[in-house]
Order: sequence, then C-alpha cells, then structure tokens
Amino acid sequence: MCSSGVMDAKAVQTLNLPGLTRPEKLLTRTGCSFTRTTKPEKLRMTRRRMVLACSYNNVPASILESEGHKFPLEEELILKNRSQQIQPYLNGRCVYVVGMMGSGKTTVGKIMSQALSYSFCDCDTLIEEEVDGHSVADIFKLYGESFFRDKETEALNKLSLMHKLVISTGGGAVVRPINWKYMHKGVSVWLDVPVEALAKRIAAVGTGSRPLLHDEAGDAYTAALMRLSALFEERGEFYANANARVSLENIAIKLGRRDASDLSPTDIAIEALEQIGNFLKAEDGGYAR
Ligand SMILES: Nc1ncnc2c1ncn2[C@@H]1O[C@H](COP(=O)(O)OP(=O)(O)OP(=O)(O)O)[C@@H](O)[C@H]1O
Ligand SMILES: O=C(O)C1=C[C@@H](O)[C@@H](O)[C@H](O)C1
Repeated sequence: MCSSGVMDAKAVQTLNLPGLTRPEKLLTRTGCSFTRTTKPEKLRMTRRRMVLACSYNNVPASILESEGHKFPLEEELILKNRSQQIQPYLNGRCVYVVGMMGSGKTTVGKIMSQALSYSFCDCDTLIEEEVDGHSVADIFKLYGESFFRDKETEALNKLSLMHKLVISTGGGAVVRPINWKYMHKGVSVWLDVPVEALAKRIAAVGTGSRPLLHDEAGDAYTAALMRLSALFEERGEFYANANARVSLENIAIKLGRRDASDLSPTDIAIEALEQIGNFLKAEDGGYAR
C-alpha cells in the first residue's frame, strides 16, 4: 500500500538496509511506504532485507534522496521548529521549489526536505532517468527543447501523485499552465534571487549543464547576466504563481547582510519554511482549526 494511498505501488525495490534503521527512519529516507519482511522485534539489531514499495509507479527509489547534512545546533533547532509548526498544515503535501536556473532550488530544497523529514527529488534528474540517462544538455541537443518540456510535464504529472517530497523543479517548468495544475496539488515556493547573484553563481560553476545559457559571447559573468535577465523578463510573472515567495533581497535586509550573495542556503531554507507557513496559515484561516 502506498503512503499516499492514492495509487498502485508498482515500483517495488528490494534493498539491503542496516538493521539499526528504524521503520520510521525508512519512511523518511525514501518517502515511500514499506512492507516488512521480518517481525518488528527482529528489526533492531540485525541487517534485514526490506521490501520498499514506492508510492510512485515510475520514480526509481534511487533518485529520491534523503541524505543527511549536519548543521550547527542553533540552525538545526530553528529548521526543526519551523518544520514542526507547518507540518500539520502541510499534511504530507509535496513542496515544489521553483525559480530561475542557479537560484538554489536543489541546495535549499535538500535542506528543507531534511528539516521536514521529506525525501528530495530533482525533476531534471527524474527526466534524465526517463530519457535513458541522457543529461538535460544532451536531451536538448538530441531531441530539442519541446521534447524536454513534454518530458518535464510528464514528470510533474507523476510527481503530483506523490506525497512527502520536496521537489526541485526545472527553471522553465513554470511557463506551462498544465505544470501549475500539477504543482498546485502541493505547495509551491519561489526562490526569488536577483539576476546579478544568479549570474555570479553560474559564472563560478559554468554553463555546461544549463543548455539555455550556452552560446553567449563575452566574459562568463556578463554573458550569464544578459541571458538570465532576458529569461527573467519572460518568466517573472509565471514564478509569481507560486504559493509563497522567498525574496533574497528581503532576507538580506531582515538579517542585516550586505546583499543577496551574503546569505547561506540555510538562511534561505529557514525563510522558505516561514513563508510556506504564512501561506498555510492564510489558507487555513489563520491556523484556526
Ligand atoms: N545561498 C547560496 N550562496 C551561494 N551559492 C549558492 C547558494 N545556493 C546555491 N548556491 C550555488 O549556486 C549553484 C546553483 O545552485 P543549485 O544547483 O542549488 O540551483 P538550482 O536552482 O537547482 O539550479 P538549476 O535549476 O540550474 O539546476 C550551485 O553551485 C550552488 O552551490
Ligand atoms: O530554465 C530553464 O528553462 C531550464 C532549467 C534547467 O533546470 C533545466 O530544466 C533546463 O536546462 C531548462
């Protein structure tokens, strides 16, 4: 049976897991329901085979990440506290992180997934899995952008049937209205990062994996800035469809930092959880239940 209870459990994977992994830990690790093959009392000390029944028919458990990162205690407490406040209102719904290329959807999304005890899923990685392991850049090259966009819509459709995932979406996923129909099954949060900060990050790591930024002339920063500015001009209004907005400029002001480039991914994850909380509060009539 699926954790969501909304679909068939077709993808069943047999994994070897350390016996010290408790069932509730397993649920956090995979976002999947599970079937035990041993009695509960035997689970504790020995290495056991567990059959994991993924709650999504075509999402391989291997791409659902829930690796732990260590945070300073104070940050960890704030993250946990924010998460606990919103969890009853989130009620297992997925969190979709939207934003421009390089906005930190993956980096910040992973921190949020850990805080919420959700699994993390990168939509681009899921598409790559579905297209024979080709990278996004190769999919664009081999099949063109519209093929990629169709795969992206299919992936979001599938993900919309799942629960307890933080999903990092592709930067362009916001443009198609049908994608919003799927993303609005969960709660969406927009990481609104100034293009100058995006260009700085992307110039540092290169554009290899970001085909829409290829072929720009000039130095890496200026080229990225020009292209990102044009893309943001086209897309700004679509990102604003998200349920919650996290403005890095606003966080920098609130925390007394120099600018958006002076914020850690954890600062941003904390604010994202707060903004999601504000949305859920409004949705729930001020947590009036
Ligand atoms: N707060 C931050 N400060 C500095 N660098 C950051 C921050 N957040 C993310 N980065 C860096 O920016 C780059 C892009 O981040 P990330 O891959 O998380 O973004 P993304 O939105 O998932 O990108 P894409 O959609 O293009 O895959 C990475 O090199 C990451 O380490
Ligand atoms: O902004 C975009 O349109 C894209 C962003 C990436 O995440 C990939 O989804 C792809 O490179 C397209």
